[in-house]
Amino acid sequence: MEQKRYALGVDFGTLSARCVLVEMHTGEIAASSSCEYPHGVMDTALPCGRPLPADWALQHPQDYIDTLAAAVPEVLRSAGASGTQICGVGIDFTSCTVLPVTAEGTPLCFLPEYASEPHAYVKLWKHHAAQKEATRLNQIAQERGEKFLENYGRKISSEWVVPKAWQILNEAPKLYEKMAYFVEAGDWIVAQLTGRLWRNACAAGYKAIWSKTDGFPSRSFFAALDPRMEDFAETKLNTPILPLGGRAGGITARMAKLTGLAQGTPVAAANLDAHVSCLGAGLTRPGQMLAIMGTSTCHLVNSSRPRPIPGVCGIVPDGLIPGLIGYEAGQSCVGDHFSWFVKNCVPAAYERRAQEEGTGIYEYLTRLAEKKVPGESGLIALDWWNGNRSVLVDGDLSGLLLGCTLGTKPEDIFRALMEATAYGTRMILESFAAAGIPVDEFYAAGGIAQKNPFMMQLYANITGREIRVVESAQLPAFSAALYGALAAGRDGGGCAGIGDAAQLACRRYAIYTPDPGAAAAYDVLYQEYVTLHNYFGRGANDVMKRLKAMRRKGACYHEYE
Ligand SMILES: Nc1ncnc2c1ncn2[C@@H]1O[C@H](COP(=O)(O)OP(=O)(O)O)[C@@H](O)[C@H]1O
Ligand SMILES: O=C(CO)[C@@H](O)[C@@H](O)COP(=O)(O)O
Repeated sequence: MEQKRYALGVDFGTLSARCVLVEMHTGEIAASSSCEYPHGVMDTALPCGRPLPADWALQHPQDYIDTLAAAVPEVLRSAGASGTQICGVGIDFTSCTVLPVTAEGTPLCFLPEYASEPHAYVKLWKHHAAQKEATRLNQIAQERGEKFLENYGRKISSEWVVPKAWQILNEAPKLYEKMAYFVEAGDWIVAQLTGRLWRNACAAGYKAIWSKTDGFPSRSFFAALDPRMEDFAETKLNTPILPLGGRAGGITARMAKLTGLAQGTPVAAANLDAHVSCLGAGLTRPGQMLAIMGTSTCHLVNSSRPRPIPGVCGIVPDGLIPGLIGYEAGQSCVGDHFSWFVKNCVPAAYERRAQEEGTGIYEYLTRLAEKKVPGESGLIALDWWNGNRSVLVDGDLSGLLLGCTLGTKPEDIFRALMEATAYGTRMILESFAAAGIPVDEFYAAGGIAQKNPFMMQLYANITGREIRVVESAQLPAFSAALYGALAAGRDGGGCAGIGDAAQLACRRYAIYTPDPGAAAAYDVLYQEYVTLHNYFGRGANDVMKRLKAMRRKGACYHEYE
């Protein structure tokens, strides 16, 4: 049999897909490619022009196929590799990114009769228009004393499966009936690659209220939401569960033709774009937290003990690494703050000066921001431009920027937003400490950790911890490739098990240690953040929710005259 030299990994992020070929003997990335989604994030209108309400975030599933068809042949070409040299394929995807499909797995938005129906498209993980359903679900679950709440920090997020499905039922009941399955986009991509539709145990555990011991919630729970949902789990979620590292099947002839991979190449169960990275970073022990910092941030840590933590996103046995209990917390908006700021608030003069200096606008703003000392801008922000995922689990909260004067500069605001995301991470770390889940080491990866050393230094100064940035340019895609090698197995030229695959992990780090002076100043500023966090986030003043309600109604002043 020809030497299987590589494993292929594809990381489907929020804005683009990244593909890597990993050399099996060295664990090095032999080649990489990326491809942006042609429709990006659809948050204002459908391709047909139909406008979308506030807090919607959709994607087009055809984009995922198109990026595969572009990125995989490109990575084979640049490595001079043939498809027959690939031992296995692994993919990871953002989550909970879900779509309604027919029994054959066809997305409903592909059907002409649904092309202009927003609910027929992919609901991206950051879709926050199901908050009403999430709030009602949590009330019902708490009234019923549902045990599963303990595994989700006592509140199910509007970003997860059940609120999103309930919103479809409430707003498009005919489409809900037409929907055979409600699937994770990662599982849908694996079904396109192999012809088989599974539900990966990781996403089921963290996003669909499934547990290995108890399965999905009861029929009576779903009926309490809406009598029409009584059989929701038995019908719309009824695809077989595939554990982490499991083999989903082999590349079909159609996909071999589209991608250049060899027909029959083993494909691993889909994984989540943050969770997948624990293996690739070699973080297989309790107490090692990994923050995947991109559009959002996911904070992941393993423990040998189950402990309830308010505001945690999910507590799932075997969720991150088999044999351990995987905890997930997160911030639904990190890089998105900076993307929003650059798109809406930066003067053209700054763009021009960045171009003249031959640097990117993020790098230009960062360089101006890092000249200041902690507190010099007089600003503080709450990092809730897209709601709060942990520790408040409330998509109806919104951002706050305090302290602006006529002297406030764009770089002051940019820095305040970076600091606010670090305060949010410190809040999460403190919630784990208070719950007795130790976090002994803190690692970071993802686009921001790779691109912004100053921000990583801020995180060290604000959390008071050493930050180890994993030096893998594409950690999620790299890790997904290791799962592809696991699906192949030793006899297939891949890896025999998790321990074997972890031998290939990336253990090179850029280390950031706290500056004592800055850390002392940030201890004071962080207390101001906590005061604002608790005042606006815990019910003392629900002005943020009132304002969002007005925005949703499209209210304007004259209606209140
Ligand atoms: N130099 C930078 N500093 C801070 N944020 C950045 C920088 N460059 C890009 N970003 C942000 O990183 C996010 C993209 O993160 P990345 O991990 O590449 O993608 P994804 O979130 O799709 O996985 C965007 O929200 C963008 O605003
Ligand atoms: O929520 C999860 C995983 O649980 C992420 O997929 C989601 O936050 C999106 O991640 P990115 O910021 O796009 O990397």
